Amino acid sequence: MSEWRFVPTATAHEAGGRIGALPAAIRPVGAAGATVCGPAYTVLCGQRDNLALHHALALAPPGAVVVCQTGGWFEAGYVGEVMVRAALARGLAGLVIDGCVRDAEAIAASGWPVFARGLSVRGTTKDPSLAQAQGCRLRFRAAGGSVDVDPGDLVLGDADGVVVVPRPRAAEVLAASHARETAEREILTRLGDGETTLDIYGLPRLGE
Ligand SMILES: O=C([O-])CC(=O)C(=O)O
Ligand SMILES: [Mg+2]
Repeated sequence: MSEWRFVPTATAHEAGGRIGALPAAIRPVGAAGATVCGPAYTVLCGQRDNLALHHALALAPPGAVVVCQTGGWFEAGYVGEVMVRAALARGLAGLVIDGCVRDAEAIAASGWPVFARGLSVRGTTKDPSLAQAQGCRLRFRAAGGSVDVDPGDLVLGDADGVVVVPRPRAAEVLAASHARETAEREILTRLGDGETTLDIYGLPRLGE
């Protein structure tokens, strides 16, 4: 997994053929500059209910990124200081949630990477009768289509957002990401030498 650590989300997204971008509303909410990288552990919560997340924090293997959907009910504080402390104690790599979290200052101070739609003070229930699941496929509705997340898929998060790379494509996308990073460094050098992006990309000129 360490070979992915310095691959930006945008690079992996492009290198894979514009894949895996989760909704742009899911952004880092903790410490500035937080990144996450690891295999997905997926969980589906009931609406306004975080019982399944409590189970996930106990069940996910160390190093996993917990990826959570909330039945489409975004505005509740599904995770906060207590649960972040629990996740840290278990060695989990981070959280990506299609909903909100709370205890923002404590999350930032913890340094644990949390990617969420935002913040909400609203409390959650812990109701075992609600529909919920561990280790299931999650489908995120994103601009231009949907993104499926299966357990074990590679999750990358940084200041730009979150990208998920299907596990069967991980080696290929990693190689393409490294090639793209090398190419972009060359482009930056050429810009420093006075070329324009029109020159470098061979873009059509005005009037052409
Ligand atoms: O307890 C909860 O439901 C969420 C929370 O605020 C915490 O984890 O601290
Ligand atoms: Mg709390």
